[in-house]
Amino acid sequence: MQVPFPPQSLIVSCQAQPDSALHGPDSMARMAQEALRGGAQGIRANGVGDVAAIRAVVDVPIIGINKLGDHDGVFITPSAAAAGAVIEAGADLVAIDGTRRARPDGTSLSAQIEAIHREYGVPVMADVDDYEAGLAAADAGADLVATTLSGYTGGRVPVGPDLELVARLAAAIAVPVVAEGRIWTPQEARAALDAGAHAVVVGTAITNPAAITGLFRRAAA
Ligand SMILES: CC(=O)N[C@H](C=O)[C@@H](O)[C@H](O)[C@H](O)COP(=O)(O)O
Repeated sequence: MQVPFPPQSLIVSCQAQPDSALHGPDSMARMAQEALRGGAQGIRANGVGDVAAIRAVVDVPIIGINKLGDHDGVFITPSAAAAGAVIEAGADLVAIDGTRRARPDGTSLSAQIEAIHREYGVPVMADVDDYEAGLAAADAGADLVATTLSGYTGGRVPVGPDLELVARLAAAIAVPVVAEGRIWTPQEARAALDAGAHAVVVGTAITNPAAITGLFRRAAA
């Protein structure tokens, strides 16, 4: 299925947790507009409310996710129905959990991808945690494979973005690889593209002022 991002794209993840003063569709729509002013070529956003509000003000592709449940198991768009909700809100493609963990409704990754393709006709990005999951996700029909969950499923936590995973997957699979997770600097984004990423997704370092402030505060302390 056609991937709506040209090579070397910068996608900005606009998400704010409930404890943030920026939580909510209005703030995230403004954040997305500012990311576009800076040159973002795509937006990643969570939930029906945020996706709909962002869709109303931007015309670049939106990667929708629908985080459900707690963060212990599969929580990023865990079902085809969860994907459908954000697609109907305006997402152009969806990202889903692409790890090899059991999904809450017992379906396989390939069945979820197949259902999204059949019912909604949009590309699917698989958020994976390791190399084997990336290979399996490509085999299962994912249109893009992203390194989003590397370091978040109990294994080794890389320092910075998982460039090794980006490079290994880019050399092994035919679909575009997206570098996502812990990209904090333009140099790291560049390194991810040089490692073979088709696109990079940057979240916290652009859209989370409290986390950015904390970095400066710790440096100053
Ligand atoms: C593990 C997980 O839940 N990742 C989430 C996925 O949507 C977001 O919380 C991240 O902010 C996003 O992946 C971008 O990464 P970073 O914020 O590190 O640039």
